[in-house]
Amino acid sequence: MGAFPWHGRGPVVALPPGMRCMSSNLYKIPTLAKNNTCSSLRGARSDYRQLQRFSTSRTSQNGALDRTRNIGIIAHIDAGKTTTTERMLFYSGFTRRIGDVDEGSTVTDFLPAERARGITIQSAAITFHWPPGEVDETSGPQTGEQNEKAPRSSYPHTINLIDTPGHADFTFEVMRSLRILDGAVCILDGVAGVEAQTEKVWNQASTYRIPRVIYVNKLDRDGAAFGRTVREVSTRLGVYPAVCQIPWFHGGNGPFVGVADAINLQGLRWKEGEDGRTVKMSNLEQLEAEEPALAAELRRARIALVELLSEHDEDIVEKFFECEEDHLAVLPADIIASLRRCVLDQSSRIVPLFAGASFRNMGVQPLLDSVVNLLPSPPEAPDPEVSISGVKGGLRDLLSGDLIVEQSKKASVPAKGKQPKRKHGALQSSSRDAISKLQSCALAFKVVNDAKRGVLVYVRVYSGSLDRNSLLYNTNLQISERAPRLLKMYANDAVEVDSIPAGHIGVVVGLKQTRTGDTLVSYSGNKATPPEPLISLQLRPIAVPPPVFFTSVEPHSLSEEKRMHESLALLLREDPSLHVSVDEESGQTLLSGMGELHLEIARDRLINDLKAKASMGRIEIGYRESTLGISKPITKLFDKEIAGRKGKACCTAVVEPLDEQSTPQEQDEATLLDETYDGNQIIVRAPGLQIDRSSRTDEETSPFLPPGMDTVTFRTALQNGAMAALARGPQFTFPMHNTRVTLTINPATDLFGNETTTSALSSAARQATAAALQDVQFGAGTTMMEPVMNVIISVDEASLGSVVHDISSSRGGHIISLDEEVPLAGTDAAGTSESALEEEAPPPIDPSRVYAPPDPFETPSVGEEIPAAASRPRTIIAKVPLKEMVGYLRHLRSLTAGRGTFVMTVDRFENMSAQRQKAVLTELRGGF
Ligand SMILES: Nc1nc2c(ncn2[C@@H]2O[C@H](COP(=O)(O)OP(=O)(O)OP(=O)(O)O)[C@@H](O)[C@H]2O)c(=O)[nH]1
Repeated sequence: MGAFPWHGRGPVVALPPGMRCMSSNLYKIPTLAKNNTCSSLRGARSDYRQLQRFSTSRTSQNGALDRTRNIGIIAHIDAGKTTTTERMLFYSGFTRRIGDVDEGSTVTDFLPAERARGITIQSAAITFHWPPGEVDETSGPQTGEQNEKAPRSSYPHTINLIDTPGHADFTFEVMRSLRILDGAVCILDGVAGVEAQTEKVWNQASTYRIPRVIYVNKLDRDGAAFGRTVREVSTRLGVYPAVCQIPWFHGGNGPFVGVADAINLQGLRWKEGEDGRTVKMSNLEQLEAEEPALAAELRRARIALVELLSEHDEDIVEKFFECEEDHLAVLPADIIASLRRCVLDQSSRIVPLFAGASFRNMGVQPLLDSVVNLLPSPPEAPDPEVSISGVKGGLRDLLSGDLIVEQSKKASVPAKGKQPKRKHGALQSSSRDAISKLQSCALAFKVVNDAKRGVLVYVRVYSGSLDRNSLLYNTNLQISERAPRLLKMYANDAVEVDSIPAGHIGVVVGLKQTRTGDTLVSYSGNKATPPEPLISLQLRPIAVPPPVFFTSVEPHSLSEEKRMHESLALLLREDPSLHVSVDEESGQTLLSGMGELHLEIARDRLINDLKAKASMGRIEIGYRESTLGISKPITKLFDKEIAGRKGKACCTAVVEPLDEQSTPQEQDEATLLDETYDGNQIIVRAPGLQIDRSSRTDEETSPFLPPGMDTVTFRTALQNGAMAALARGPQFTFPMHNTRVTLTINPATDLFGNETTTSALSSAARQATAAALQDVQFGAGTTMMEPVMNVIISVDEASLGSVVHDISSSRGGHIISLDEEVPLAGTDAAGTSESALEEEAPPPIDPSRVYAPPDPFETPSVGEEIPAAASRPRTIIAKVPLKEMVGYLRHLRSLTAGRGTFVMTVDRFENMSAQRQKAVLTELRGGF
C-alpha cells in the first residue's frame, strides 16, 4: 500500500487486498529531469516520445486503444472546467506548475482572447497520461481481460482531453467537440447546482449517447449544497445519480477538507493550501474515530450505491448475495465493474457522481481515476453515426456490411416516374466492394491557424489508420488533399508522428481546404475519387444553425482587401457557424454569426491574431425579408459577352411564400432540383430536357445542353443564380427567408447550345428571380422577419413572478412552460441524429427516491434554515424576439439577485407586425 505522507507521518492506512489500492504513484507527479530548464510544456514533451510509436503492430494498437480515453469536459460557464483541467495536467505530470485562470496562465486556454477574458473559447485538444507513466501493453491486464482485483486506474492510460467552451454563443463549437468524444465529465458548480447551460449541453451529449460521470465542484464555497445538487441531477438532467463520493466538511459543518469514498469505503483528505499531491487516506474504522457522523453517512451512501446498482445490474445482485446481503462487504472492484456496465449501457440512466473543489486542489485525482475506470475506450463507445448516400446508420454497421444492405434497398426503389437504376444485388456487391477499399475514415473536428505551424486540422480517426503522405478525399468538399505531416498535440506543443490510428485524435498539417466538420477518407486503388457510395460517406453530420447577428467588415485600403478575404476564408474554415456574404449593391462584406460574443471573438481573431487590416461595424441583428404573395412568372433573357465570351440563356422564375400552409410541389421527371437551403426552397424544372445517362460513369447529359455540360452543372448554375438574388430582399434589402423560387427552363427556346455557359445560366436565373421579387413587392408586398429565440431561464421561486412578468409584458415574449418535467431534447441537435430524437423522453425520476447526503446548512444545528420554497429552482421556457434579449443577462441578474441564468437558441424567423417593423426600422435608421 502506498504511503501518503501527511506532516511527515507514515502511512495512515493499509487497505485489505482486493480493495481498491491507490498506489503511491497515483497521486504523485513524476519528477522531471532536474536540469530541464525549458518551459514546463517542453519539459513534459520528452516524457511523451513513446507516442511516436503510433503505427506499430495491430495487437499493440488494440492494446493502446484499450488504454485510451477520448473525453471532454462539459459544464456551465464558470463551473470550473479550466481550473479542473489545469489540475489534471499537473497531477499527471504534464505541467510542473498549476496554471490559474484568474491570472491567465492556463495551458488549455491558449488563445490571447481567451486568456484576456478568462473564458474558454476554442476547445483545445490535449493529451496526457493517467496514472502517470508509459502506456504500455505489457503493464496491466491484456486487452479485454480485466483483472478483477486491480482497477484500470492502477496502470497508465492515454487521455485525450477536449476542453469544450461553456458560453451559449459557442453552442456549435460545443456540438462539434461533443461528437468526437467517447465519454465526458460534466462539472457542476456545487453552489449554483444544475444550471440552464448544463442542461443544454447535457441534452446535446445525450443526443450523441455519450457516457458521462458528474463532478460536483466548488464545494469549498459558502452556500455549497452537494445534496441539493444531487437531487437536481435527478430532476433536471433526468438521470439516477450514483453518489460515489460525499463531501467531507471538517467536524460536519466546518470547511471542506476532502471526500468520503463510497466505493472504497475510505476518507480522502487534502491539506488546505497545498498543491493537493499529498492525500491522507483513512479507512472506515479510522474515519469512525475521527469523524463519526461522516462515517455513518458513508455507510448510508454505500448502501444506497449498491441498492441503486442492484436495480439495474444483475451481476451486482449476485455479488451482493455472495456477500450475504451485506452492502459494505461488496468488493470495490465489483462496484466499479457494475458502475462501468451501467455507464456504458446507458439504458440504466445511472451516472456516477464525484465531489471536489478543484481550486483548492481537492478531488481531482479520484476524478481522473473515474475517467479511466468508468468511461469507455474508443471500441466500447457508442457506434458513431454516419450518413452514406442519404442513409443514416452506425459506422460499425457500415463496415460490417449491414448498413449497405439497407442503402442498396433504398437506392433500388425507383423515384416516382423514374426507371430503377440498377438491380439490388449488383448494387449491394459493388457497395461491399467499395467499403472494403476504405483504408481510413476520419472527422476533421477543428481547424486552427497556428502562428508557427500554419493551419492545423484536428482529426479524430474512426477506422483504419491515417498515414503520413496519404491522399485524403474530403467527402464534403469533394476534393482530394495530401496529408504531408501528422502531429500529436499537447495544448500548444506538438510531436511529429507517422500515423494516427483509429480511436485516436491527432493533427494534419498542410491541408489547404479542409474545414471543421469535414469527413476525410483514404482508400485503396489509384482512382481520383473513391468508389460509390464511399464518395458520399459523412461522419456525424451536424446542421449549422442560422446566423442571427451580422456586422460589416471593411478593409483599411483597397490593397488590404485580398488579405482580408483570405483571413475571412481561414476564419470560416475554423468556424463554419460564421458566414460571409458580399452585398452586391453596396459591395460591402458582411460577416454573420450566432451571437454578439461570437462576432466579437471573430473580430479579435481577424484583427489581432490573423492581423487583417480591417475594421468592423456595429454588431446588428440579422433580420430577414419574406414575400406575402405569389409573383407572376417572369422571364429574363441574358445575352451578353462576359470576359470576351458570348453568353446566352433564358429562364422563367416564380416566387411565392414557403410556410407550413404551402402545398408541397409535386416532383416529376421534369424536376431537376428541389432543395431547401437557409429557409428558402429552390426548384429547377426543365420539361422535355431528354436526359441521357451514361451507364459507365452515371453522368447525366442532354442533347440540349452545350457539349461537356452535365445536368448537375446545369442545375447548380441556376441554383446559384437564384440564391444570389435571394440574398437581398426587394424592399428592406435583408436576405429573403421562407421563400420558394421555381425556375423553369424550356430546352427548345431557352438554351442556345455553346453560348449557354454556366455564368449565362446563373445570370439569367438571378435576373429572373430578382425581377419576380420586384413583382411581388409591387403586388402582395414583402414583410420583415425577425429571429425569435427559444429561451430557457433558470431562476429561484422567489424571483419567478418578476421574471415571467418581464418576459411576457416588457419583452413581448410567450411563456411556453414553467418547470418542464422531462428534460428537453437538445434543440441544436435537430436533424443530427434522428434515431436519438425519435426516442420517447424517459419518465421523470422521483427525487425522493434518490440518495443524497444532507447539506450542512440543512441540519438543525447550523444557523437558520434557508426557506426551501423560496430557493426552489424553477425553469421558464419562453419564445422571445432576439431583439428583446440583447443585454438580457444583466437585467436578469438584477431581477434575481444575481442568481438567474439563461440559454437561448434560434427557434425560427417570424413575420413582424407592421407596428413592430416600423419601430425597428426607425431605430435602425437612427442607428446608422
Ligand atoms: N472557490 C472555488 N472557486 C473555483 C473552483 N473552481 C473554479 N473556481 C473559480 O471559478 C472561476 C471559473 O473557473 P474556470 O475554471 O475558468 O471555469 P470554466 O468552466 O473553465 O469557465 P469557461 O472557460 O469560461 O467556460 C474562476 O475564478 C476559478 O478560480 C473551486 O473549486 N472553488
